[in-house]
Amino acid sequence: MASSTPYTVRWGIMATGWIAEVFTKDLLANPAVRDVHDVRHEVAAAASSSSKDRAVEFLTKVKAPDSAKAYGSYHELVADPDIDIIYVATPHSHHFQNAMLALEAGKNVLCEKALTVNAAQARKLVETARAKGVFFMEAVWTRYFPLSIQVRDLISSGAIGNVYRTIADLSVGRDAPDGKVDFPDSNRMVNPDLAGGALLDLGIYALTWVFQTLYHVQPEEQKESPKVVAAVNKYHTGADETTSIIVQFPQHKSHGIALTSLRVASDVDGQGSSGAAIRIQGSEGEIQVIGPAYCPLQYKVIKKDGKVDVVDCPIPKDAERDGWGQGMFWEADECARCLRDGSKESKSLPWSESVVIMEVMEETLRQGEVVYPEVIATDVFDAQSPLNTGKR
Ligand SMILES: NC(=O)C1=CN([C@@H]2O[C@H](COP(=O)(O)OP(=O)(O)OC[C@H]3O[C@@H](n4cnc5c(N)ncnc54)[C@H](OP(=O)(O)O)[C@@H]3O)[C@@H](O)[C@H]2O)C=CC1
Ligand SMILES: O=C1OC[C@@H](O)[C@H](O)[C@H]1O
Repeated sequence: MASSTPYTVRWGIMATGWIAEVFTKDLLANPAVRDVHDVRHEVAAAASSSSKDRAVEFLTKVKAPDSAKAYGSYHELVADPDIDIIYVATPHSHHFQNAMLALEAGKNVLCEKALTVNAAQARKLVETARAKGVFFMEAVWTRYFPLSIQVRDLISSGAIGNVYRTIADLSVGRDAPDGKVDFPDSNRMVNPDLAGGALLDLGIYALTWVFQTLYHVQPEEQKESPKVVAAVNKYHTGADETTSIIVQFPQHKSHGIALTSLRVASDVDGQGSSGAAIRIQGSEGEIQVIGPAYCPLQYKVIKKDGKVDVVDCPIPKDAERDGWGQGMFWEADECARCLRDGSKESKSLPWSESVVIMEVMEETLRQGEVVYPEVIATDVFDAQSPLNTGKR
């Protein structure tokens, strides 16, 4: 008989930036508001590589319980025995070293996207998680949206026939009059030292739609590694600013077109006038996904005979906690259920799929001649790397 006591997960938050704050607030939102009753989350600690004070400030800002501990280093966080899982919320440049630090300490890990800077690093993380017998997952939050699950189920049930093509775009129009883009060169969006560029930050979502509609739904024995053709425009910093990828699955006769840019926008006026940025095209119809690729709120199923079903999937907000709730809680719930059930990886985004996606991104960057510095591209773990100690 199922227990009525929700399974509780104690989280340790690594880093105190923008997404760490959003995610932690989602952890603290009441699960009942999203009709979740089997799992719940506690914020046990947060760590800042800058200072303990910053971690204290962070915990205050997110209204964490008084019991939550503040650490001035990532090393202290991963050594805390009262933490079940570490959420890595540093820039992508740091993910490999930071996630390894936690895995090596025997911790379960949820690591922000893009998982790593290259495929070798992703494979090393997976090998380490396997060897340590811990849970590990890439935090592509969109995968765990009820909307994504419904779309995958529709495809698997044949609702639009054979899916032959998916076109997915996530671009932000930050073109500036001086010929640059509207991010300082030091910003993680364009700074190669922080693995900047459109692809690893935004293109990963376009690829997520390509993969969850063309690859994830393939039966296991038919999983096919894709061919990749890419066009990349480089920014003056060396990071990619506009990247277009054709991902081909020859045996399945399907193509994925993944687009990303810092120059033009998927949604030109921010009002949805540009139409669906994601189109999943099958022999019997198509599914259009509306809203930014990372946070879609509606989809349409359009059949060949003209019948259209529109499905809204709003994100529940916790009115008692300042209206918090961005949709990141669903990935946290997935982690909790995996930990409860003893699963080391999520079925929604298995290790092997994260690795194949990293292989596609690595190949794209290779074709575009984008090269990141060795300190962030190495697949050799170093607990004392500046990426782990915060010595910048
Ligand atoms: N899922 C989603 O929707 C989103 C995901 N992301 C992902 O989250 C990650 C972090 O992005 P975001 O929160 O926007 O980034 P921020 O710059 O806002 O925060 C990053 C944090 O990482 C820590 N850090 C450690 N070393 C450095 C360094 N050398 N430079 C800068 N920060 C450092 C800092 O925390 P401290 O000093 O406390 O250690 C910093 O606050 C990225 O990988 C990004 O792709 C980002 C936005 C949305
Ligand atoms: O993951 C993300 O989603 C939202 C974007 O604005 C952000 O740049 C990116 O990191």
